[in-house]
Amino acid sequence: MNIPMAAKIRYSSSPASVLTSHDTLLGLANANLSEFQDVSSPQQISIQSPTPQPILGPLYLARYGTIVAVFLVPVLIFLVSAIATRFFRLRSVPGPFWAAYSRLWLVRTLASGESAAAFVDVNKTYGPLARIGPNHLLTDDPQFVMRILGVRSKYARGSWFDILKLDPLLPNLVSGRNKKEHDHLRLQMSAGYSGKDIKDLEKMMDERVTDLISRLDETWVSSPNETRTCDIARYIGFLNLDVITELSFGKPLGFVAADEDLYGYSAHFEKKWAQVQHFAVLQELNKLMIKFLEIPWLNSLVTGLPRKTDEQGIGKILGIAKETVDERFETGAQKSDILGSFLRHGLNRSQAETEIAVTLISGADSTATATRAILLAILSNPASYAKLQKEIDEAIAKNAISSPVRDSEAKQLPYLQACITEGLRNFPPITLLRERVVPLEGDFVNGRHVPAGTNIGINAWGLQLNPVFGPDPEVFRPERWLIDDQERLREMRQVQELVFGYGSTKCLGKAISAINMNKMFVELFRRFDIAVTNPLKPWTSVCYGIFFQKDFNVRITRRESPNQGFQKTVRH
Ligand code: HEM
Repeated sequence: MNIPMAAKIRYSSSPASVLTSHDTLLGLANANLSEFQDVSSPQQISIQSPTPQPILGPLYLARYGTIVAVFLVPVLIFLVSAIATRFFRLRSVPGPFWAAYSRLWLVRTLASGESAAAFVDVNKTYGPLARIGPNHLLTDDPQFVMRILGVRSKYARGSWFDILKLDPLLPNLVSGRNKKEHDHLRLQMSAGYSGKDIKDLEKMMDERVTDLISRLDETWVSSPNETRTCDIARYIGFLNLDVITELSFGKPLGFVAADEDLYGYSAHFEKKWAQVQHFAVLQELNKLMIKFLEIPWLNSLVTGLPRKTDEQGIGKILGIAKETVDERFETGAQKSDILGSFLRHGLNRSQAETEIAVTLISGADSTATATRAILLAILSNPASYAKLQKEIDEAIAKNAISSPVRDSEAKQLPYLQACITEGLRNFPPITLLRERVVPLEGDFVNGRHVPAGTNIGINAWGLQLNPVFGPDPEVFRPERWLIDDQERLREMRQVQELVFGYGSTKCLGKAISAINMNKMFVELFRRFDIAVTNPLKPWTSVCYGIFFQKDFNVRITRRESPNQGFQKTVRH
């Protein structure tokens, strides 16, 4: 029978009654279609009910009862007990109200793009140990963080780290949760990262920094009568991508030379990471995805993962990593770069492919963010800017630095070192929670019992606002590092170093990032004057645990003094 879409449905046994949706659905489900009949108006259909049976009401009720009993009651019991267990589990730890009941607070905070600042507020409001989820705590207590991350700690990386897998089925150094396997891998990779195994590390960095300075000099220098607005965030990003790809793949991918976000890599990374960060909280989704990937006939259901065959984005980089490793295996070429070191220390083919791609992800953005944040802090503090430029000029006048500057020479510039140390403290570039899990026996933190299995997140920004830094930790003030009190300096350094982690998972790329920043700042300030074009909004900086920064628009002019004249000579 053809039923017009706009037909009104009436229940004939009670023509006047208006049906609830439940009644309608159950009525339709139980009605015999032959009992439908056309009524006088074609727009109206009357549903002839079976002869009313008094028994039907109780039967329907019984059905409702069954549905409620079978489905809803267990679901309700599960929800109430899950919420109650979760709430009571960590009830002694204060935190935002809704965070005690659901992870949505955490998801919303991560999605805000301002999670680092939000976490600072949480520990400021609720104390050094605060609750940010039913089973998630957050700490900004340096002593506790060192205890968690210490070499002999029984705390382990939590399932938070699964989001750092590039290949969901293969753990890598930054994601690995098996301590023994991680320590072994770390041992195999340390020499490559430390730079010991890379013969021409500094020469390579000099070439990359010189490329960038040339690009700025040729394209972005303003004259007294005009302004060429340069988004320096973009170039700092390109420089770091070139440095890390040259270190890992043996040659730079050429972001600076192309003056373009090659393969849409950075844009793709930002878009993907904004989504992926949520899997660190909604871990069930991550586990489900991994299960799907493990079952061959289900893995095509998982879409959107980067693939080595992609022509764009992270997938393209994975493809280049694979080609690079294939070439080394096929030609037997022994190169003095990070990949060469990894292979000499026993990494197999698939490990090598993953790890060199991981180097790019862990090394490029972190150093780029640090460089941008330090640069902005210097540009915003005229007194610091003047002191730094004077220190560099005097070193040039004394012939104490080469062109480009050597790392060892830059380390002799105390104000530069103070600016870098203070800038990293003032704006730690990695604010991912990096949750560790409380061991089986549980723990006592500041007199509170914390049960086994609790996730403890690290508040990277909060740590660097510790009173050890004095009464003005929010302020960029390099002078705080230029004091004579050695004991105080030691205490401050210990906390500042947490920017790079601690213990058995401490950053392996710290030395590489230091060389890079030392060269970049000296080479920039010796030859250019730089000013932000919009002091009211100097940049856009979005935080998803790592930072995505752009529109750091500056006006660059050449300095007049002959000391700073641009030279391409590399003197070693
Ligand atoms: C200013 C720049 C950098 C900062 C602030 C930084 C920060 C960090 C932090 C906080 C961790 C600890 C992660 C954890 O808790 O498990 C880490 C680990 C790591 N970083 Fe960095 N990083 C920087 C630059 C680099 C560079 C340039 C590279 C590579 C060339 C690199 C490679 C690594 C690796 C491989 C690990 C893992 C170590 C392990 O799990 O044993 N980082 N980094």
